[in-house]
Amino acid sequence: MDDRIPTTLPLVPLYDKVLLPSIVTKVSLDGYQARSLSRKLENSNHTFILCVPLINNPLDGDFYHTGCVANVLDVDTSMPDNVVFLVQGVCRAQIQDIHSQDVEETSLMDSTVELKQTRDTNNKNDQTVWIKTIQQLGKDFINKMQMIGVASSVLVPFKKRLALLDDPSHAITDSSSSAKILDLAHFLLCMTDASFGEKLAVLSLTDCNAIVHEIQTIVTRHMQILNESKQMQQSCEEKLDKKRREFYLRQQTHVIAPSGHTDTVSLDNLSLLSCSSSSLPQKTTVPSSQYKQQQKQQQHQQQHNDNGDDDNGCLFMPTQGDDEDVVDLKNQLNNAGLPSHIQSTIKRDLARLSKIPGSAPESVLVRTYLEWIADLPWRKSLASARPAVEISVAKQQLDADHFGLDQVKRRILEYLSVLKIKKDTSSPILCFVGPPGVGKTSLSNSIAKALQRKFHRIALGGVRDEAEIRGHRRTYVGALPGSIINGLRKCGVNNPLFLLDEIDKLVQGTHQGDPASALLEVLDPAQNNAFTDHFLNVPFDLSNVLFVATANSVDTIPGPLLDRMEVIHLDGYTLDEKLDIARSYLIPKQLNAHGFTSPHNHPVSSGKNDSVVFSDQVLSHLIENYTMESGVRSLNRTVAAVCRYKCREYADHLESNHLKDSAPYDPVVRHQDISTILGMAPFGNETLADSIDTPGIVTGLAYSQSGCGGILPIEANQMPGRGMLHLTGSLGDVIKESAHIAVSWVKANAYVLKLTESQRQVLLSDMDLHLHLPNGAVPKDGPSAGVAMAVCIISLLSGKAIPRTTAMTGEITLRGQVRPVGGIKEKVLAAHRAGVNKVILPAINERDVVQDIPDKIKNDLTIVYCRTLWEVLESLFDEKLIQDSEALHCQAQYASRL
Ligand SMILES: Nc1ncnc2c1ncn2[C@@H]1O[C@H](COP(=O)(O)OP(=O)(O)OP(=O)(O)O)[C@@H](O)[C@H]1O
Repeated sequence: MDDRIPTTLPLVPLYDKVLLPSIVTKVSLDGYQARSLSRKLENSNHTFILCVPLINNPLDGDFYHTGCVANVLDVDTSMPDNVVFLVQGVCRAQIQDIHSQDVEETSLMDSTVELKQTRDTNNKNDQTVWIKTIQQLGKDFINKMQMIGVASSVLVPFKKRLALLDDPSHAITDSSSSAKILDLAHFLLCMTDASFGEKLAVLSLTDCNAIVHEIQTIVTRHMQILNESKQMQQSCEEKLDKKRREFYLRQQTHVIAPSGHTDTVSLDNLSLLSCSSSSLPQKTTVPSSQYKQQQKQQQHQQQHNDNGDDDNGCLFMPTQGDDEDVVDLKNQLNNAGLPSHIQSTIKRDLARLSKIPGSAPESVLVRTYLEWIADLPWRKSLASARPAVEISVAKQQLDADHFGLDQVKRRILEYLSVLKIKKDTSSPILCFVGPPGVGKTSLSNSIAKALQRKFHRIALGGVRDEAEIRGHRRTYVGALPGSIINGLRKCGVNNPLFLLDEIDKLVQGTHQGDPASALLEVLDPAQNNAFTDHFLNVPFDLSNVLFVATANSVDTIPGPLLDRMEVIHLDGYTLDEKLDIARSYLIPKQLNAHGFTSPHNHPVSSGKNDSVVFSDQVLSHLIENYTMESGVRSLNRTVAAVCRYKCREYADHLESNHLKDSAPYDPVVRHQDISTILGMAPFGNETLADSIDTPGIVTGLAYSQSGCGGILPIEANQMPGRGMLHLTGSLGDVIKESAHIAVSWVKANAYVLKLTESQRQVLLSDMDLHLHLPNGAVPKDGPSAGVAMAVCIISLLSGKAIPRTTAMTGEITLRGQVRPVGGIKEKVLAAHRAGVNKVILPAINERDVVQDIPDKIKNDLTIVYCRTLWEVLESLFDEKLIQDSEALHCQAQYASRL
């Protein structure tokens, strides 16, 4: 017995465990108690305490009558709220009295103790029996452990201690021999899953013989349980494949030796193997020599936990009833890096899954849900994604992929600069607006490349159901997540670039919810860090995703969405721009795609002919006669068609190479061959210049919803009737209203326009008027045909033809004002393509022409800007229809009447 141990010791309650002599364990105390204990130890000249198990309500302080005197080996103050004392049991002690010297209620009590000597025997035979008993017990235990697959390295510390009993140099001969045998017996007891009560029973014994006998009984009983558990496990394992077993054992050994090192063994943890995986160890008892190392690992583990990681990296432990798929699923979920706030939801679903029979339909639903959760990149980012945008790299990428578009590129770089300075993606979303084929998608792709992010396109055209964006609730049959979560799963990282393509084509106002409102949450930086898909029903952080949208027109983009985006307009290309794009980008790409080399690499003169050569004349012919578009998509397809034809020619040439008289391959595409290659030109044969000018036919200008400009012929005719107006050509409400305004204005000014002989005469009183806009199958709407319709009616009624090469656009008011319209660049370019030589535009649109139309086009056209319909008519008719004074007089008259 250690005579340094005083009879009054600080009393430390053990809430859920029993300390036995020679065992090392950690005792965790809260701030007040820890301070109290430290004070007591500082004031005394020893490091002994009394560890007493609490047997009832801790608040009542109902202590067991026997405790274990322990020596404090180390103190860990690294955790803010708890201080951990590393203690080693020394001997049993009986509590005589409990008292407190401190006035503070929360401080630890003191206890007067009587140390209890274990009753030894000097009988060598008894000692030999104990040694044999413990040795046999220990060997059986080790065998069992190995049988259930515990790595033998884990058992090394115990084996070493056991071996000491055999070692003659350590032969147990002295008086402390019984104590040493007891130490080993205690150690063995702690390795099993002995219960609190069983350990308490051992603590209360003082007779060596009784202690060894009690421990033998407990350990034997536990090994029997282990045996039965093993048999059960074996029968289960027959159903499990190799992978499943490996995982199970791996997780077990993982819990036993978190570090994987053989020396650091968690003795209480070993008890997990006794069968019940649910009885997870709470506290750790270790041999003192390994304490420091384990402490470091625990700190490391603590850091992981603080970062949201789970205990031992394994949140979802497989259980014996789990089938192969569920084990795989749990494995995936463990590796998915789930944020802490959704772990409880997932645990609940896993628990549900374990209760539902595998054949039940609901089981499939829960599994599908958990598979989605496991597949999502909760924490995974593309490592190579640039943390800070490099503007120079982005510029190089944009220049390498696109010709021209200087304004657009400048605005993109400005946007990226904001990202760089702000260092987050919460700035407004970019939205590229322009006609088809002008490079909106490919610009977005270039941005993704420059930022080294994964690129994913979400097509929003025709999306009418909110669920397509936000998923269906799990209660629906066949429910799945929406396109945002789907895209993230496909990308596998949480920081891709999402292209929301054709955001203007969202269908609104259906009974299936509003997809635009679902997108609002996605695009709003203030909300999208907790985007909740209906299917997942747990928030997902989208704040790392960079969103870019595209649209053909801003008119149909819902207002609140438009508000959250920074719109960048891309206009249609001119002929020269198309030529440049074709030469520098489209042709090299198509040559490469068809296996040809670029003529620049092998000039024709070099004798290497495996290429295709397009002259500028041929390219212009292709652009003007085979494509009629604002962008270059059809041109790209046309170039591809020519390359295919040449490819066939080249292949034929290679096959017939051995024939002397075979014609050599000609890489040059000749103008006269184009019709053979592509067939007759669909456009360009009939230009407006060839059309016959007829009264009642006028050339208007249109801007389609897809962002394309075009020519819009307008025809008018009159027939006997009762002054009715007939409108045909798939016209929308707005364009119909424009027609009515045009008719009203003409009727109101019929006398001044010399269409009636007196002011009182009613125009068209016995005639019907019919306005038709050809291409009847194509829906048309908008106010911009107002000017053209008014002019068309005047042309019909006055019998004066307007040249077809004169095109016009503009909205009119009832009093003949000409209002500005959109899509001027596309309209003017389309007019130029169609052979128009004079364009009449609203005066306010002059700034669009100045800004957007290239000088070359402006020089080819006569552009007239008008404020009123009178100015339009003046610019159209050589002979003045009205006298200025007359018109003013007439207007004043009407004004006074009003
Ligand atoms: N300025 C340009 N320089 C080089 N290539 C271009 C340019 N503009 C367009 N292209 C090419 O034209 C093709 C069509 O472009 P893209 O698909 O990006 O058009 P878009 O504007 O997204 O059309 P849509 O509205 O129909 O989606 C692509 O191959 C693209 O590389």
